[in-house]
Amino acid sequence: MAVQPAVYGASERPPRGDYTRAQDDYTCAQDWAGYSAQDHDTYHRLYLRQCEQLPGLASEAFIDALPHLGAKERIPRFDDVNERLYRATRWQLVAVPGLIPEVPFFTLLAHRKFPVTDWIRRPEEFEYIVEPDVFHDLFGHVPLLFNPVLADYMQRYGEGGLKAARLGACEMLARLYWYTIEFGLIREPAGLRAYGAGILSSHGELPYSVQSPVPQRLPLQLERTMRTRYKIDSYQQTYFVIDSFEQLFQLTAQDFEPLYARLRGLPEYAADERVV
Ligand SMILES: C[C@H](O)[C@H](O)[C@H]1CNc2nc(N)[nH]c(=O)c2N1
Ligand SMILES: N[C@@H](Cc1ccccc1)C(=O)O
Ligand SMILES: [Fe+2]
Repeated sequence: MAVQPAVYGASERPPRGDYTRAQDDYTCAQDWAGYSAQDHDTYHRLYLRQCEQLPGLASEAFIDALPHLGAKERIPRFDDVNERLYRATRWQLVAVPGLIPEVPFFTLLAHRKFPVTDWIRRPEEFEYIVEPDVFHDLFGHVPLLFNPVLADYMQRYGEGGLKAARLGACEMLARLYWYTIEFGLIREPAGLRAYGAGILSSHGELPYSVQSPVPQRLPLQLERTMRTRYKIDSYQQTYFVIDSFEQLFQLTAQDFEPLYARLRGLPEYAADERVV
């Protein structure tokens, strides 16, 4: 198969990972001693390869915060990252065995706890992994948790998720997450850049999302985003662009309940449907 982006999402397969290790809130201890030399080497090689292509493609806030992850030669201890992260934005990383159900996921975010999958892909999955692993979760998501505005947005998203779960609107809200936190682009003074974790942890999708003439890039618009389906197993055909993290925060501050009610009656857009 061709090089694929780091992807995650609902899948028919049972998630990988040992869920017997998890507590009721789905968190577990990071099994740091359980990583092999090969696991650390996989992380190191992914990290170096991705670092090389960040200038000109990754958002400034991401590049600035990346060193906070610590050593690149090995998978960091989450507690070590937490010393810096908690001081910066009062967020904490917690280990999870893999994808977790929506309500526990939202609950952790609402408490400023970010679930990080603790296992790493096998060497033969270097290019392609169908669910989040520790490289995607740490490298892709954690640097921007050091940004105060994005950090607050993530907590609001968690709270909004719990509300969406009560209203049966998780699918609409999950699309917002997908097209911002996972696959978002930002217009910076120097040009278009990526801030979405699924892009930033993907060797192929990072240059594709920013530079390829193929996908369409639309200004972020809540209704359009929530009505647009997404594909988890190919590069995106539609990206949504923000002007700043403040804009994203303000745009999503409104009560979504009336929005969900209105959108329920409207048709969806296919992932590759073009605006004409
Ligand atoms: C709700 C959200 O959009 C998505 O479906 C959730 C579900 N569970 C998850 N669980 C983990 N560990 N990581 C994730 O990113 C998600 N995403
Ligand atoms: N404003 C949203 C909550 C939310 C905030 C930020 C991001 C996503 C969702 C609501 O009322 O449901
Ligand atoms: Fe992710």
